[in-house]
Amino acid sequence: MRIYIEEDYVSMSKKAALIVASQIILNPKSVLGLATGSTPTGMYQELIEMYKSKEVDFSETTTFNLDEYYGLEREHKSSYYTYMMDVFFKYINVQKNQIHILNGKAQNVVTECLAYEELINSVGGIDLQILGIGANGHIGFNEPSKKLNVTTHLVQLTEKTIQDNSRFFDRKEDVPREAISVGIATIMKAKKIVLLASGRNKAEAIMEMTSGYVNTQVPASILQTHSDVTLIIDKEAGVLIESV
Ligand SMILES: O=P(O)(O)OC[C@H]1O[C@](O)(CO)[C@@H](O)[C@@H]1O
Repeated sequence: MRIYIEEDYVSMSKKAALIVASQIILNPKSVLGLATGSTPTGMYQELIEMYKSKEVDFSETTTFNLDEYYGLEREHKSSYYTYMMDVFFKYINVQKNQIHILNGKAQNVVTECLAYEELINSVGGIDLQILGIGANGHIGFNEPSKKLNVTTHLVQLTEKTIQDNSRFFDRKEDVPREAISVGIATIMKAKKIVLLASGRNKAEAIMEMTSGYVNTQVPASILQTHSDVTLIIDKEAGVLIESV
């Protein structure tokens, strides 16, 4: 695992954007796995600037988002569909039919999950997976659990995640209790993984996921067994680990 500890959120975002842009420049048909949440927003802004200055072209790129709240329609202001459109997709030239986001209103969740897995496989899997991390060590919406070796599935959100994500909703009661998430097994099949973390509230999770031990109670710790993972974190998120 490569670990970059950056001065601040801005330099973390710039470094991540450079990695994504390089991936697309080297292979314009790349398949990206994308994350939501507050952490990758700066990276998306950097990529938008690179697109505007014609440094990168997304016209042949395919994207798969990690997760979506279960029960939220796409148009809901706090859905991850809305986030991706508002924060990134509406500013770049990715083709609409190349964007894939799980449907939080799917009638049959099992069918939705299987179809998503099949779609990912049909394009040859994820070339570059971007991840954030929850304060409890979750990746995507894969919460601490006894069993992590799962593909795309329905997740019961923990109280901690509901509390943390309530800042994106008018009231805590409005946060869905379930989500659909690409599973850890699917994430682990990505050829490259870049995980971003910013802020002191992620420091414990970062320390535990780099401890040398895999612990299903810290889902991100399994990334230590992947052959191509890059961690880009700011100083506050890295405060509990040695710089490498
Ligand atoms: O970047 P944030 O907002 O701290 O969120 C961290 C993580 O939480 C999620 O948004 C899900 O709760 C993940 O997709 C993300 O990686």
